[in-house]
Amino acid sequence: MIIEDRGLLEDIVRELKSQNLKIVFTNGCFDIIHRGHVEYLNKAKKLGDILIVGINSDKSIKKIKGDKRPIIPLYSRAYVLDNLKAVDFVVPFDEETPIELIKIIKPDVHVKGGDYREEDLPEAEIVKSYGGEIKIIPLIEGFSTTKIIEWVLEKYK
Ligand SMILES: Nc1ncnc2c1ncn2[C@@H]1O[C@H](COP(=O)(O)OP(=O)(O)OP(=O)(O)O)[C@@H](O)[C@H]1O
Ligand SMILES: O=P(O)(O)O[C@@H]1O[C@H]([C@H](O)CO)[C@@H](O)[C@H](O)[C@@H]1O
Repeated sequence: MIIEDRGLLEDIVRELKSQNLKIVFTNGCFDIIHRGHVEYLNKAKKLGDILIVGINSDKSIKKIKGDKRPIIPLYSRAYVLDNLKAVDFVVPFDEETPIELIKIIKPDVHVKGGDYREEDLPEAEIVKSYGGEIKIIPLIEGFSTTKIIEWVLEKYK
């Protein structure tokens, strides 16, 4: 399910917590979704009962990855994520970081891939402030959206 309304997100999170379900949260741009993303999300889901994925809006990606990105518009990126077996909820966000989403969700576990260290995460402080856990999942080497773009440019130049 793609949740665009923050009030609905609050209601769903309240219901999930009332059922004592362990919530795992991650976030990303997920532009040109690849095997590394899918393996990463499968591993993230195994850390709890529910996996909520924050996905950067097109506006947000332009702020953090530059004007040429994303390649794939938000709704298509969110649709693919939402149809992965590991993913329960997808939440678009316009901000530059997932901090505001984490304030609402207060996930039991916040997950990022091995291209980050905990100390790199501006959201680490808010996660730890309520006793949440941060997990870094090792990268599946060789897969990134940037690499895919480079492969295509090389083949079609
Ligand atoms: N190969 C991979 N293995 C495991 N996790 C990954 C991999 N690639 C990305 N991730 C994780 O997936 C999430 C989304 O990352 P993102 O969309 O930036 O992927 P990316 O392929 O690194 O993109 P880009 O090349 O544009 O940086 C992040 O938490 C990131 O750590
Ligand atoms: O797909 P990316 O580039 O891994 O996703 C970014 O992750 C950032 C990370 O959580 C450190 O804060 C986040 O701030 C940014 O908004 C993207 O989601």
